[in-house]
Amino acid sequence: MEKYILSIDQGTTSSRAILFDKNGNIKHVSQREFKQYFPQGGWVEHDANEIWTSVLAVIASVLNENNVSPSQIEGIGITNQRETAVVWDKNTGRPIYHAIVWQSRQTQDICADLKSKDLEPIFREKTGLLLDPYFSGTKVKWILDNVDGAREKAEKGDLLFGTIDTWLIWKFTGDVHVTDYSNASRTLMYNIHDLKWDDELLEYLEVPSSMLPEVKPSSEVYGYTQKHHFFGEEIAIAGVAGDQQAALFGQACFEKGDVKNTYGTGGFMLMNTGEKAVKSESGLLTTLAYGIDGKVNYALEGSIFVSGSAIQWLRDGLRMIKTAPDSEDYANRVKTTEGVYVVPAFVGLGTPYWDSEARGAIFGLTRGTEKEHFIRATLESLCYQTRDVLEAMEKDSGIEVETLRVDGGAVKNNFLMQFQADIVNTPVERPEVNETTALGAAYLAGLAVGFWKSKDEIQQRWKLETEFKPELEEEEREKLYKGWKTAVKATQAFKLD
Ligand SMILES: Nc1ncnc2c1ncn2[C@@H]1O[C@H](COP(=O)(O)OP(=O)(O)O)[C@@H](O)[C@H]1O
Ligand SMILES: O=P(O)(O)OC[C@H](O)CO
Repeated sequence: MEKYILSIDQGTTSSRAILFDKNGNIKHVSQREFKQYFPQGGWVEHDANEIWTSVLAVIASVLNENNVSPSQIEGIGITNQRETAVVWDKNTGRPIYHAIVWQSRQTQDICADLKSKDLEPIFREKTGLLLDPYFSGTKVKWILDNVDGAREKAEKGDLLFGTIDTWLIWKFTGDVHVTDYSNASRTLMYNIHDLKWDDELLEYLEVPSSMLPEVKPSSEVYGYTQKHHFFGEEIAIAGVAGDQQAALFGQACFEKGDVKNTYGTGGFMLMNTGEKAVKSESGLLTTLAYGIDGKVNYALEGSIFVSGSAIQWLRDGLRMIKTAPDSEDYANRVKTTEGVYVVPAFVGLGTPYWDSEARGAIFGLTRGTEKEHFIRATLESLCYQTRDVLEAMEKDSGIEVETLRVDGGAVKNNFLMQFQADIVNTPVERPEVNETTALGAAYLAGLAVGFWKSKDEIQQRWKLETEFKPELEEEEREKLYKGWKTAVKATQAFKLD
């Protein structure tokens, strides 16, 4: 019977279960969307129990619909939306509040307070991150400050914190409370140089250390699924990485200077910087890429909060398109946006602006503006944001990016990929396996259980599907980009009290 690695990709809008065979090919996929909660402007929350049941449901359907028996699974890899914080009672197993999602802005005041005490440089130095609501630490503090009795319980040692990987492992195993380096490095509480939870930062955030999971390498056996959750089988959970780091691994970006760019709900560019943590002067994050074979690799990261979700907004919010892929056809119906720019700063701006108060804006409308221009401008905004990040990346690393390996849901859009190549003047490479996030987690798990032998073997499997070559003249490219910069500046200038 054929053997597989099961990869669980728990993303911001959906959970996926994917079975990979020995050749690293996708054999079967099951996906389920779950509810997004927006309790107030700029807040985004999930129900952690619904996330858990969505994961169980996709596993059940990927096995049942394809007649795969659990005994054919050699190991499980988990990759997850990062930073999203869950706090649960370890005695009842119940979350005490919704999971606060990475995009959520509800800890803006906590960040402002910490900044006013001049603490940002210490957080930046130790964690490689910034004092932005994006990261988990202030979300945990918010839950402890705002849920009745939570702080008392936390101090008694009754509450546990986890990012989604930790929550899922705890649910699968019943008692294992762990995370991996890549996820820990997104919490604002983990010292990425000492590889330890940092007591000083925990004090500033008022988070008891008893809540924190044990931090482990990204590729090893963390525990086994309880039989009743897994159709009678105890299966090794053997690989964990935050989704962006998993995509870096799945794209076989193992060498210093290798870069990948993902277009999912958000957009994330990561450059592997090897065993060295590189500091950024341009608003990039320094983060842990993965830990394997007794070593850790670091990465520089540019984070864009709204990427593919801008297309979801066209679909669900504005009802301009029926499906996300329809956006390509509309964009191709016009030659340019005729000066229209959409800045999708719905939850503020990440790299390189880090402006948590900015909100979305549209510029350049005329009586002649049509839906097609609007849709095209929204797609183009994903590419302009990527150029902002790429410029910062090249500056801080001192490395010129020669090709951009891409992945994520939106890369199927050929218009988007061609415009991306044009606006960054760099070839864009789309691989055969687009599910590189899930593939990365599968590789990490497969290496731990001997399903695959080495990173070299993985490197050889990476295959190009399409290369998009830059075609735009320099003058036109720079004119378009200049318009974008002007639009961002105007967006940042607009702030309501
Ligand atoms: N053909 C397309 N063109 C543009 N955007 C797309 C297309 N297909 C999917 N998307 C966008 O990609 C995102 C889904 O990507 P995915 O990698 O599955 O996200 P996540 O892992 O964050 O849930 C959605 O926001 C969707 O709007
Ligand atoms: O759900 P995605 O794929 O957009 O990823 C979310 C990121 O991990 C947030 O940092």
